[in-house]
Formats: sequence, C-alpha cells, structure tokens
Amino acid sequence: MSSNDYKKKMTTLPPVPEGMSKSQWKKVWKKQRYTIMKEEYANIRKEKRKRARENRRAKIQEFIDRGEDIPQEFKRRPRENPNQKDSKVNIVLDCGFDELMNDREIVSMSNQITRVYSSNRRENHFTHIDVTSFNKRLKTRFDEEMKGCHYEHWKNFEFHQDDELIMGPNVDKTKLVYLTADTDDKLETLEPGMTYIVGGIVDKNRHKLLCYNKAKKMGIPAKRLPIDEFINISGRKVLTTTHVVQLMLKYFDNHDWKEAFEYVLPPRKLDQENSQDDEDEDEDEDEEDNGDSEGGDGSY
Ligand SMILES: C[S@@+](CC[C@H](N)C(=O)[O-])C[C@H]1O[C@@H](n2cnc3c(N)ncnc32)[C@H](O)[C@@H]1O
Repeated sequence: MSSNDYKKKMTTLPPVPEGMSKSQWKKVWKKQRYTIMKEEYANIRKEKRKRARENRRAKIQEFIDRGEDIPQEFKRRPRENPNQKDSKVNIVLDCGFDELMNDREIVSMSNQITRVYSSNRRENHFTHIDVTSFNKRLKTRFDEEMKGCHYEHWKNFEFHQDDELIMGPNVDKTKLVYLTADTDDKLETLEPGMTYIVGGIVDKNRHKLLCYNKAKKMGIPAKRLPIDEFINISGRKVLTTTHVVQLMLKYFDNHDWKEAFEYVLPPRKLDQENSQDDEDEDEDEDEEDNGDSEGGDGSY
C-alpha cells in the first residue's frame, strides 16, 4: 500500500460499531488510530533524523575535501557547558494542566521538558528548574516510555508530584511571577531570587487566559515577555514553553531581550510577512521533528 493510500485509510472513519453513537466511535477511533500510527510516525522520524545526519556529514566532508574550515553552524555544541554560571533565578514549569491536553500534546510537552533540560545544561547560565503537579500522564510517559532518560537524576531539575512550591501555605508570593502572553503587563528584567512560573501546556491556544486566570487566583502578578518592544512578530505572541525558558536562559548572557529573541526564535517567527498567528507550528515540530532538535534525540 502506498503511503498516500495508508494515510487515506487511516483518516477514513471505519463503520460505526453497533451500540455506539458516531461521535463516541469517532473519539474511540481517534485513540486507536493514534496508537497504530505512533509506530509509523516513530519510523518516519527515525528516517528523517538519519537523512539529516547523512546530509550534515556530506556537507562537512565537502568542506574537508576543499581544505576549508568547517563553519560554526555545522559544529555540534557540547551537551554540557562546563563554564556555566548560576543565574540565581528559579523557574517553575507548572504542569497542572494534564487533563487539558490530548495524547499527542502530552508527547509534545514531554519532549519540550527534555529540551528545556538540555538548554539548561548547555547555555552560559543555568537556572534551578522545578516541575510541579507532575503526577498524571506526563509522569506516566516519563516513567514508562522515556524510562531511559532517568529524569530523577537530572541536574538543577526537580520533579514534584504536588504544587506545594507555588500553591503551598508557606509560599512567599512576593517572589513569584506567572508568565503569560495574555496580559499587557510587561516583564522588564529577570531578578535574582525570583521564581518565574511558565505554564507546562501545549494547547494550540484552545485555553485562552488559562495561566492569566491562574495567576489572578493565586494572587501573584502575571507578566508577558516584552516581545513587541524589541522585535516584529505579527499575530498573537503565544510561544511554546521551551522557547520561553530558552529566552530566559539567553537573556542572562547580556541582559538583552532583543538578542535573546533573535537567538531563540526561528527566523520564520521573526519575519512579519510570514509569521503565523499562533504557536502551533513549533508544537508540531516537537511532535514530528523532535529528533533533529536539542534534547529530543535522547541526549538527556
Ligand atoms: C503554549 S503556552 C500556553 C498557552 C495557554 N493557553 C496559557 O493560558 O498560557 C505555554 C506557556 O508559555 C508561557 N508563554 C507563552 N507565550 C508567552 C509570552 N508571550 N509571554 C510570557 N509567557 C508566555 C506561558 O507561561 C504559557 O503558559
């Protein structure tokens, strides 16, 4: 069967089983299809990674054959940066939104957590990162399908099943800021001693104001990244959890937001003409293309 025929077969709803409504069957079939296609997607990703590796090697060989230096962009950055400095800032990835994500989004979110870990080891500054409410499908995925990553031993990274760290009775609320795109209140700088909370959710923006409302309920400030002030991107400025953390890490280099945006965000996001209205594309990359990216290749 050709891959097009296969895709068609998988997108056509099989006959509705007796005793089930069409909408019930649609939900069940979607889950079954996801399980079947998971393996297929894994193979596609593996092939894609293999092709990318081969292309990279071929290009490097061309430089070697011509006796030229290998350009920086072809050199791999070491996985661990031995000269890292402590930013003295804490970041919380608030994963209290498990039930608002579908299975694919859970996969995407878990890949994003590994990328965050990877960046926190590689950049010039590190932060202490706590993952809170890590107690449902995200945890199951790490415990079962990502067993080999040994997340319990990650450096500067702690996983908590509860949310005491941000919601507990003894929390100093003056030290907390919730980051969200849904406010006009701008984040000016990152202050040592402060804890910045980032929503650990992939939702293709279905749940607008989710983190803003949570911040209000917690009684802490909600702030947005100063995107408009430094770069041109059109549409809503909702970034992925990974990008938000990577921006903060890069900011510590020179306390320069513009530099951080230009370094972290993909060129298509910075290009006003072509930029998209949401963060979907980046999230799809996490699902479909994670092998080519930092941390997604198992380089925990
Ligand atoms: C994919 S977004 C989730 C969007 C979700 N609907 C919400 O209510 O926040 C992941 C997280 O990144 C952070 N984030 C995304 N864009 C941001 C921005 N422009 N400024 C500050 N934080 C942002 C927020 O903490 C957000 O929860």
